[in-house]
Parts: sequence; structure tokens; C-alpha cells
Amino acid sequence: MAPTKLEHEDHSRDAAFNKAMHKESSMAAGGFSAMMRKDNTAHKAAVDEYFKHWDNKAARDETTADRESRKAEYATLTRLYYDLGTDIYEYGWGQSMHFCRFAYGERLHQAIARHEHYLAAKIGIKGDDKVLDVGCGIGGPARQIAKFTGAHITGLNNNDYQIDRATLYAQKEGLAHQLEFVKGDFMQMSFPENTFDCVYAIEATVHAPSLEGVYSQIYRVLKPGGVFGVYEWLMTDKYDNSNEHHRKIRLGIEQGDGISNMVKISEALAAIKAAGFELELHEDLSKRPDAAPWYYPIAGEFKYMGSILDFYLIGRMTKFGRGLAHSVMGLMEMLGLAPSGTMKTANSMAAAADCLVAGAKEDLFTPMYLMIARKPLNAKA
Ligand SMILES: CC(C)=CCC[C@@H](C)[C@H]1CC[C@H]2C3=C(CC[C@]12C)[C@@]1(C)CC[C@H](O)C[C@@H]1CC3
Repeated sequence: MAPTKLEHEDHSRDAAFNKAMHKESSMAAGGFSAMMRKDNTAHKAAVDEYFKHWDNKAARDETTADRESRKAEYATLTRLYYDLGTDIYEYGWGQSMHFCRFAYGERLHQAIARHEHYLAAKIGIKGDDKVLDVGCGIGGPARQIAKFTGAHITGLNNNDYQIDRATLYAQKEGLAHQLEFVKGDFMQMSFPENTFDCVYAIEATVHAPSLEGVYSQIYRVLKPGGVFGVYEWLMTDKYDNSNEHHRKIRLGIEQGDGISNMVKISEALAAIKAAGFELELHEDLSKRPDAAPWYYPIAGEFKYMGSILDFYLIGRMTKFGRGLAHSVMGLMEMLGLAPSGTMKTANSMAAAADCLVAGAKEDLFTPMYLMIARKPLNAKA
């Protein structure tokens, strides 16, 4: 396979943009309050730059060149996506930006934490381990796994704003001694080889233009005998690229979730082996017979209501709930209270949520393909 061309990294350019767009909002109390404090001009520039990849590019007539141009700018695309989406995620979901399985009566934050603990347990993270979290978001999973295992965790992220928020929360929770956040592109990591005892990635490596590329980097920085565990976003092997309806679902997910190229389960399995790993376990966890499906909080269907406490969670994703939220957002944008392009971003996320649900119901997509893989003890550097 031809190696993926890496995007040139420019950390001082990114830091300057972060300062211009987010100003002091990384210190804000939460997602909503942070959302209101953006610089309008920089926010609009980010919206234009992000949506240039998607506007007027329907699945019906998507060309190879469209996909290749997104892959070529994978790092910018993802960085801008999280510049635009982090506050919305934090406000609407929480500090752990991933899906999870649901046991009977389990609340979102409990289920999220359990999903994180499960991965840590499957990897076998121990108290004295040096661990890497690839694509750490604002550090929700790293804080949880640090508390659960006692390990030291380094979070890698290419978005400065997310690093600022992750650092703030680690300090607030008194976990700064166990956590460190590093800026960088996971396709070209700056860590020396054989640095970490374990590596995990939670719904993050889907942002890579090539899974073999990112898995090879993970392999390089893992110590021989070290373990990598991942929850991967993948199209199932039922996905048929010649089917326009299937392509529409994949493209909707990619556009609304900042993904340049999402691949199938078979391709991920081939990629992890090609990177050199011994695959010890792999399973699509979305297939487990759970009390409620992973997508119930974004489906807007009251049939999944576990208790009255779910009313708001489900209600906001119904047609009425979305209409209301979007009218309020539109009004705020018009009055200059929310930065320009907020509504466009939220609409794209909502459309993606529909594709995520359709993808799950039609058995075309999973956000929790678990793979546990080991770097052989006798691996050469
Ligand atoms: C993008 C990747 C790889 C992972 C993020 C997974 C999830 C945390 C997000 C995927 C769709 C998101 C939506 C929301 C929160 C975060 C997600 C579930 C909202 C519910 C936030 C509130 C908005 O009003 C609606 C959003 C729909 C999509």
C-alpha cells in the first residue's frame, strides 16, 4: 500500500489561531459559557475552511478527488472540527466525547465511565504503567482511567483548545501529577520508540487518513510486549460503496464528525496486522444484547426511555426538541450572542446523528469495534 502523505505540522500557527478564536474561553466554566466567548471572525473562518470540504459535495456525485483532498488535509480538517465542535460536545454530552454501552437503568455518565474502565481492564493497565491516550479530547477518559488504574497517562491531541481544557480539568481534579497533555499529529508522533507500556484510543483514530499509518505509529512508541486497545469507528463489512444510500450514510457521518475517510471492519483488521501487531481479541461490542442501544441518546425515540431522568436527553433529539434548540441558536447567532456559523455546525452534527442512528439500525456502522493487540516481545525497534 502506498504510504499516506503526512500534513505539514505548524504548532505556532495553530497556537496563534487557538488564541485568536478561543481567547480566554478555555478557562470558561463549561461548554455553553465557552461557546459564547469565541471570536466571531476567526470562528467564521474556521467554519468556511471546514465546510469547503463538504458543501455541494453530495454522496451521489462524490469524486475520488473530493475524498483525496480531505485525506490530504486530515489534520487541519480534524483540528478545525474540534475548534467548532468541542463546546457543543461538552455542553451536550460531557467531558468524555465517545459513545458507550448501556446496562439497565444506567445513566450516561456512569455508562461512559464503565466503557472506559472496560477498555483499561481489557488492556490490563497497571498502577506503574506509562500509558498513551491517542486523541485524548478534553481528557475525560484519561482522568477516569488514571483514577481507575493509578497509571501515568500522556494525552496526545492536535487541537490546542482541547489540550487547554484537558490541562485545566486535570489541575482542577488534582490529577496533574498523573496526567500530561501533548500537542501533535498522531500520524507523526514525536515520542521516541519503545516509550509506553500501553496505548489506548477511544473513538479517535477514525480521524486518521490511514489506519495502518496511525497503528504503525502506535506500534513504534509501544514497548515490546506492550498492549494497544482501541474502540474504533468503522463501517461494517455489509457496507457497499457502490450503493448510494450506504455512501450517503458514511458521508453524513464523516461530514458531521470531522472524519476524512472512514473504512470497513475488514480494513481495520488488516491495518492492525500490517502495522506488526498480534491481534489478541476483536469484537463489535455494539452487537451485545444490551438494555438500550448505544445510540439511544441521539435517536430522539421515547421508546428507549429508561426513567424520567431520560426525558431531556431523548426529548432534545426529537423533531420538536431540535427545532426549538436550533431556533434559539439561530436567534442567538442573529443577535451576535453566538459566533457566526454555530447553527451551520450544529445542523451538520444533527444530520450526522441521524446517519449514525441509521447506520446502526441498518447494520452498516459501529462506533465500538474493540481490538486488543500486542507488540511482540521480540519486536525489532
Ligand atoms: C466524532 C467522534 C469520533 C466521536 C464523538 C462521539 C459522540 C460524543 C458525538 C457524536 C455525535 C455527537 C452529537 C452530540 C454530542 C456528541 C456526539 C454524541 C449532540 C447530542 C450535542 C448536543 C447537540 O444539540 C446535538 C448533538 C448531536 C450529535
